Amino acid sequence: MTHKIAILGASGYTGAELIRLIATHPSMEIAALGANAKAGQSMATVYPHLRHLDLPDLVTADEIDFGAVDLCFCALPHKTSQEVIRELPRDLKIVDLSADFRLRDPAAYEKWYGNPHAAVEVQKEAVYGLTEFYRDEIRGARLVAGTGCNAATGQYALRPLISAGVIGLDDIILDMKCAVSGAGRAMKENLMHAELSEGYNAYAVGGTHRHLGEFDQEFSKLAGRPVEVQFTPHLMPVNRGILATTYVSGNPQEVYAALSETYADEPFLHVLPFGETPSTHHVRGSNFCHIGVTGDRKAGRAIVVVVLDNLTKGSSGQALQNANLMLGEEETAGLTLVPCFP
Ligand SMILES: NC(=O)C1=CN([C@@H]2O[C@H](COP(=O)(O)OP(=O)(O)OC[C@H]3O[C@@H](n4cnc5c(N)ncnc54)[C@H](OP(=O)(O)O)[C@@H]3O)[C@@H](O)[C@H]2O)C=CC1
Ligand SMILES: CC(=O)N[C@@H](CCC(=O)OP(=O)(O)O)C(=O)O
Repeated sequence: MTHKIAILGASGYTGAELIRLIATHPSMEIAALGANAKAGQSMATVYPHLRHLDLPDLVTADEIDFGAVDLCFCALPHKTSQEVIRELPRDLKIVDLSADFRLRDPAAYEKWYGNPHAAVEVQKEAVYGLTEFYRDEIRGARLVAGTGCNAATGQYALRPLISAGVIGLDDIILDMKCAVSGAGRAMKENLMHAELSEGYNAYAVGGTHRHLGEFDQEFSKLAGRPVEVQFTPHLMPVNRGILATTYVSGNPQEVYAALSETYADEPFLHVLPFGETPSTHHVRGSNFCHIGVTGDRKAGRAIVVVVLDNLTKGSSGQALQNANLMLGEEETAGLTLVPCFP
C-alpha cells in the first residue's frame, strides 16, 4: 500500500530533508507540498538539489485536499504550527516538527514560549516523539510532537542513566554545539556568513533555552522528582550536526553499561566501544546517533558525548521514523541512508 503524504513547510530546511528521505521510501508518495511566501513556486526553483524528483509545486495549505492525504508532516515555525494544525481535520494523522505540542503542561508552554497555547485541546492528544522511548504510544497516535533537536541529543545521553539510577541528579552539565541549519532557512543577521564563519558563540546562556522545558518535563518524569540540568548551547559554524558533551557524577563503567544495554537493539543508536569519542562527521546526512563514554581524571565522574544530524535524527528523520510507526510500516523504511563522509 502506498501512503499519500503532505508536507507543510516544504520550502524550509526540515521540509526539504523530509523530501530527500521520502524519495527513497518504498511506500510513501508525496501528494502535496505546502509553503507560505514561496507558494506558487516549483521545488526545483526553491531547492535545485531536488530537481530530479517528480514533485508537486508548492501551494498554500488551504489549497490542499487533506481528505486525500494519509499523513501530514508539519514543518512550520512554532506558534504558526498550532494555529495551522487547529484548523486541520481532526482525524488526520500528523507529525509536527515544531515545539508546539511537546510540553504537556500549558503553563510550562507559556513559560518557555512566552504566549498562551492556542490549541490546548489538540495538545492533549499529542504523544512526545522521542521514538525509542515512546514507540508504543506513537504507534497508536494521531498527533506526534517531534522533539527539539538539542532536546533529543541530550535525552539520548541522559535518559538511560536517570532510569538506571547510576548518576547524581543535581550536577548534570549538558554542553551542546549546534549547527547553523538548526535555526532554519529564514535570513537572520547573526547567521550571515561574515558574522558566523570562523567564529563561535554560546547562546541562551543562563538556563534560558526553551528546550529546557522538554528536559525538565522528561527528566523529572523519569526520576519521579524535579531534575534541572545545566544546559548551554553554542552555535557552530557548520551546516549540519549537533555534538553534546555531558558531564555527570557516577561510575563510568556503570554509565557505559546503562547506555549500551538500553540501546543494544536500537537500529539507529550506536554506543561506541568504551573510551572512543564520536564525531558529527560520522552521522552527517543520516538517521544515526553515536554515543561515546569515557571516565575523567576526577574519580566518580563520567563524560558522555553524543552526536547526531539535527536535520535527520534531530528532526526529519525522527519524524519519518514516527510516521512509519503510525502507518504500520517498517520503522526504518526510508531511513537507512549511509552517512555522507567526509
Ligand atoms: N532546523 C532544525 O534543525 C530543526 C527544526 N525544528 C523545527 O521544525 C520547524 C521547521 O524548521 P525549519 O525547517 O528549520 O524552518 P525554516 O525556517 O527553514 O522553514 C519554515 C517553513 O515554514 C513556512 N512558513 C513560515 N511561516 C508560515 C506561515 N505563516 N504559514 C505557513 N507556512 C509558513 C515557510 O514557508 P516559506 O519559506 O514559503 O515562507 C517554510 O517552509 C520549526 O518549528 C523548527 O523549530 C525542529 C528540530 C530541528
Ligand atoms: C542553531 C539553532 O538556533 N538551533 C535551534 C534548535 C532547533 C530546534 O530544535 O528548534 P525547535 O525547538 O524550535 O523545533 C535553537 O537552538 O533554538
